[in-house]
Amino acid sequence: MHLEKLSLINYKNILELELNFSPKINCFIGNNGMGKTNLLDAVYYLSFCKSYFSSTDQHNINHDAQFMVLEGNYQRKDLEEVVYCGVKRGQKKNFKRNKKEYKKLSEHIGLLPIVMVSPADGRLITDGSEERRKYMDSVISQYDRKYLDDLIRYNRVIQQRNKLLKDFGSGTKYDEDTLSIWDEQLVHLGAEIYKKRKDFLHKLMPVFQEYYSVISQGNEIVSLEYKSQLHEHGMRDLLDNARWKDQVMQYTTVGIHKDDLILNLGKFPIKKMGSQGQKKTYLIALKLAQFEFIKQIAGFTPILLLDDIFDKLDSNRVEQIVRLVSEERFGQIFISDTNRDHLDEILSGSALEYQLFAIDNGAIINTES
Ligand SMILES: Nc1ncnc2c1ncn2[C@@H]1O[C@H](COP(=O)(O)OP(=O)(O)OP(=O)(O)O)[C@@H](O)[C@H]1O
Repeated sequence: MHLEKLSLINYKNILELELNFSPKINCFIGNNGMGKTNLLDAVYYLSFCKSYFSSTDQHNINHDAQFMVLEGNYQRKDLEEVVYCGVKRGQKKNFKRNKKEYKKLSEHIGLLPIVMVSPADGRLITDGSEERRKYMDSVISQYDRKYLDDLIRYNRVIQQRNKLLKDFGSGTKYDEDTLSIWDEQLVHLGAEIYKKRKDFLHKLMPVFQEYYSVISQGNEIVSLEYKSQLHEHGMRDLLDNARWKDQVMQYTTVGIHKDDLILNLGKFPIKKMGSQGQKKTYLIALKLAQFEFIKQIAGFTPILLLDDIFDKLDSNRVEQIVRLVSEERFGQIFISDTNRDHLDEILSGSALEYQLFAIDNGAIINTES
């Protein structure tokens, strides 16, 4: 699968732009703040119906404009797909596939699989467990539509159950029957989500370790462990045992919304023990493993977005990554860097077709192929 053409109007600092891409390597080069990441983000947007960085469209529309438009022409399984998104300030987005508007945006997720590697991924290591749950959810949702539907329903039930618990706390009569109705749904949805997260991580782990070992040249051992209350007890037991606690706390204290991932370097959390380069390597290996995983399930290659990935890495690691991404197994790649040398290394290391775009203040000032 690849993106042939991208048209943007008023997307962040990009006022108007139409670009034709190589099915292989596309490089964006330019100084800081010129719009390289915004371009990659626009490509991400067309796959996920939202920016990688901000889910509030008001932040994505150019500050001086009243609307934005993104359109992508793709080749997917030998068919052309045209994906369009238009957003007016203060209004709901209009998202279409081949001129037909989606009823639910979740129907689009997974059509155009994509993997983004960005400096912002650091929050997976530094931030709270919600980031890591979002990570699992966004990957699994790309290949399992039912997972996303179940997750949306689960979160809705949790909200309703929490409201009920809050109402009990503020004097509403305790109502066992309504609580049991919500619990019944959580038992079913929670078990489904747990099973799929567990399966995903089980399969991802060896590929991730292999990538880390290739990039670091076998010097360090990393692991990725799924942490869930459901390892020990089923969802029903968890809810039954926590009934009293939930009433006191006035929210649901157990379930898959408490899951986490333990990210280790050797025996210790990478958050505490990893250097900046090791953390970066960890995240790149994780994303490349995710790429392999989605590719296998989809049966075709996702798009790979590499935003400024070489910063903080030593030359050996850069060399390994350059070698990896130059291999045929990766399909269409979009890569951004301020440093032309990195891109030249990638381009000279492979015979793959490429397009290079020099970007300045949201506009393309030069192209090369
Ligand atoms: N809604 C918006 N309207 C106008 N400009 C915006 C908007 N959102 C972000 N920008 C601008 O986009 C620019 C950032 O672009 P981007 O992050 O793509 O830069 P970059 O080329 O990747 O830089 P770096 O090399 O530093 O990562 C900033 O100047 C920011 O002010």
